[in-house]
Amino acid sequence: MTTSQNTPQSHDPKIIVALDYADSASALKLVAQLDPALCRLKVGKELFTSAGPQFVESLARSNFGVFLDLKFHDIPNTVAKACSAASNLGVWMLNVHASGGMEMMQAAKQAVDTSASKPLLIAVTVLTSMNQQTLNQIGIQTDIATHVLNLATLTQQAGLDGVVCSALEAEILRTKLGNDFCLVTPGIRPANVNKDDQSRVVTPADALNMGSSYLVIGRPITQAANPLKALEAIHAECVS
Ligand SMILES: O=C(O)c1cc(=O)[nH]c(=O)n1[C@@H]1O[C@H](COP(=O)(O)O)[C@@H](O)[C@H]1O
Repeated sequence: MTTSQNTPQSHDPKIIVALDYADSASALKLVAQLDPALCRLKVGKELFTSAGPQFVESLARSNFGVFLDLKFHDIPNTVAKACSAASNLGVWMLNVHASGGMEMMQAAKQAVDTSASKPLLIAVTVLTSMNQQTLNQIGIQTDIATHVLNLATLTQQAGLDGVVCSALEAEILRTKLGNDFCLVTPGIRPANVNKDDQSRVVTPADALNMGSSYLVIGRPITQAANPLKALEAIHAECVS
């Protein structure tokens, strides 16, 4: 096993498998079935809260790059400190909420850039579980695509590496924000697979064609009868 995941793996797999599990044992059982040549791993709020930072650190020392998805959103000083602590775990990528604003994102970026490992820092725009109605309910009347573009533009101006968005917005963001801006897209569903609680879904191949840099995929792989086969099938769809 290699020891550092602070820079992207040289082969740069596009699939990030969401380890949405209640404990480390369940997560590791899945990880043992996956191929690091085909994917990275994402640790989110559930697994981080139950398994803790030591688990993330050990995962980050394996052959898989780790995206620590804690979506920080707080006052700038608090987010900056959280980002420093997360960077020190040796993860490949971490995230904040773009709606925390310019000052918060700049503070986060400075914290990450002054860490030893300098992971990629991205910001969540509008969650893929949300639609126009859920946006309206929280007082935002702007149409979803415009709101995503506004938040992504702010994120780029703050100096971050990219955003989390739906692949449905990837095309416009790629056009407006250029090829170097990282677009990480959850809400990915192969054709004929259950949408679960996702609203804005796109197939893996379409997402890449629309400009996604990385695809976050959970249940279509983790709940499959054979997770490795599901991963290999999605990977094959992506490279064909
Ligand atoms: O930041 C994320 O990763 C994220 C942002 C978003 O807008 N939507 C979204 O689904 N996610 C995460 O992506 C994963 C999607 O999992 P599945 O719906 O099972 O594929 C989950 O871990 C979510 O927390």
